[in-house]
Amino acid sequence: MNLLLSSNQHNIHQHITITGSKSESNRALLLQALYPTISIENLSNSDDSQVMQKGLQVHNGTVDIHHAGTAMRFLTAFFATQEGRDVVLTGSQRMTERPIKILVDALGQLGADITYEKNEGYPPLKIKGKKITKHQVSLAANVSSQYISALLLVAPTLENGLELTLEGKITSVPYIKMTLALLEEIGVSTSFNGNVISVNPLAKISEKTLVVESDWSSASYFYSIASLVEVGSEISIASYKATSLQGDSVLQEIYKQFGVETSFNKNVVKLKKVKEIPQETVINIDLANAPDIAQTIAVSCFGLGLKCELSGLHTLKIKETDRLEALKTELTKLGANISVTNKELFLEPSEIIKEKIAIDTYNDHRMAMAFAPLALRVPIVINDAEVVSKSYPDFWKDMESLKIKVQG
Ligand SMILES: O=C(O)C1=C[C@@H](OP(=O)(O)O)[C@@H](O)[C@H](O)C1
Ligand SMILES: C=C(OP(=O)(O)O)C(=O)O
Repeated sequence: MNLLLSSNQHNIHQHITITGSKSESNRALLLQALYPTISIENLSNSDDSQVMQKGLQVHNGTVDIHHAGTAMRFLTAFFATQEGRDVVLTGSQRMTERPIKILVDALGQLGADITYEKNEGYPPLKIKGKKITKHQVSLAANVSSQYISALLLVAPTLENGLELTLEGKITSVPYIKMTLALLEEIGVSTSFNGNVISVNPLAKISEKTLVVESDWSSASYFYSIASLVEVGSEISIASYKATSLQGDSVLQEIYKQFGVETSFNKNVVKLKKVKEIPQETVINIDLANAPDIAQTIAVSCFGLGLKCELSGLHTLKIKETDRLEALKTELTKLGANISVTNKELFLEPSEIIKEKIAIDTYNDHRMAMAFAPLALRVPIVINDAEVVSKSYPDFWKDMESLKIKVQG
């Protein structure tokens, strides 16, 4: 499905309710499988949470998690520590190219039985669940925090808990803290000092409701829209918490540089465009702690004609697609002067945006959603627009409610 987006709106006043965070949801689902007295509210309706839910129910056979990185990594640790279960865990073609050796080796150090079905270091994995009694493990922390979160989530069910020693510069740190915060919320005792994380065992918990906050990464597209419309425009989004577990809530700070101010009224966040940004503004941000909003920010800068220097992007090459190359290719099609390294992106200020360019999305929901706000500047085509369902199935419906014309 290719969509043509266009808009003659410059002043927007609209309210949107965004689905639950897929990161929080997939952690909550795994914890619920381990501690069935947990109930979950505001669960994400994303594909990634659906495949997680289905996967957790399998005892023997093949589990296909499609494009869901968190499901792949979290379920690897889950099945490896579930005695009696025997599964092959696989995913989309892209998932078989996303590395998992660091996690498999760490679980191997603990005594798990995991083998590679095809290429060493990559899914699919054959996993025979075992009782794990060892409790100390070291692993590299500079490639993906999901390996660490995966181990932490199963840690309280291990007889002796877990002590993780993290090697190298820790990346995507807020996601590790989110995992620890959710463990604490259900009563697990944890500590994170320097490069060592400890989790104590916990046999069972009493009834507990986990209320998932709506997704801040999804909110980024509305920040981008708010930055591109007239001063005075307002978009309100629900349902958020003033103290978020999600690192992408840093959007509140970041978008001040784009003239967008954030305020809270209970669980509703109001994004208001309060001022125009001078053309000489340079946006310079290290996104090592918030990699999922890199595409949004790069496109906002392009739409506003601002110079942009983004760093800390070393994880982008192993996500749904090589996001650095994808951004370079697609922004260049629109007329941008952009260069990338393995961990940085540099965009020169540009005065024009080419019209009716068809943006390829590379099976990456964030490519589709990050480019959509440009419809406020020029008509734009988003190819394979259904990809958004990985995290935000209602995205196009919500774009229409902002009076952006969406034509199939
Ligand atoms: O733990 C999580 O829920 C996530 C961690 C991040 O991945 P990396 O740690 O691989 O950067 C992020 O990009 C992903 O969308 C979700
Ligand atoms: C990187 C992402 O997801 P995952 O790694 O869980 O596939 C994402 O949603 O941007």
